[in-house]
Amino acid sequence: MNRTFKTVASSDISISELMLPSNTNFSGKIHGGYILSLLDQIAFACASKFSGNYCVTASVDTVNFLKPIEVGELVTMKASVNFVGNSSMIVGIRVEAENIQTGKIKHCNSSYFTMVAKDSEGKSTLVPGLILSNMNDVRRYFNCIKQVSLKKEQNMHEEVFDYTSEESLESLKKYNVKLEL
Ligand SMILES: CC(=O)SCCNC(=O)CCNC(=O)[C@H](O)C(C)(C)COP(=O)(O)OP(=O)(O)OC[C@H]1O[C@@H](n2cnc3c(N)ncnc32)[C@H](O)[C@@H]1OP(=O)(O)O
Repeated sequence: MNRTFKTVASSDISISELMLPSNTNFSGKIHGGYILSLLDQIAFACASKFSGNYCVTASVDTVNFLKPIEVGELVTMKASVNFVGNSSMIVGIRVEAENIQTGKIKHCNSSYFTMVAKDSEGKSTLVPGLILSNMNDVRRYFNCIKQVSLKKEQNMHEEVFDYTSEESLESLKKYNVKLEL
């Protein structure tokens, strides 16, 4: 079967939204949960655009809240597919907030979502291959390879790790916990 390939740039998508007082938390900053909901929407749009299929969120791999977002700031989210497997894609999203009076822009969030493409019967389906057109695309792809293998290692570790062993329990002494078993 001939596999199609598409550029990273063909997956590019961006959304901008003015932050309203209705989305604030108790301290008057924009609620993290609201940002997460926008991130999920743009990850969905980016993955669907690239794959040409309906997509679901398989995992939210990293969400780094770097700076708080204020009411009245214009938030822009830029997403692109950084990595493809067979049916999965890792979408990287950069979030910036602009003070529209001063034009000052701050980087507020970087996130990575794993999305899976589905066919009309709801089965995971093959996505196009990725054309890496510049060294930035290559860097991001390598970072994702590392991220995927670390996740696999972590899952394997969870499967084989004996948390009940004397050695494991002893090792907890160096943490800020007290065992009262
Ligand atoms: C847009 C939205 O918000 S959708 C709502 C929220 N999301 C959902 O409801 C999704 C619910 N979950 C599911 O439908 C399923 O568990 C799926 C699609 C995520 C995975 O289904 P599975 O039957 O396990 O599929 P399968 O084993 O074939 O894996 C499919 C791909 O997903 C990847 N995958 C599965 N689970 C994960 C995970 N937790 N993290 C990262 N990748 C994953 C697999 O590695 C595989 O990748 P590949 O095809 O590129 O090799």
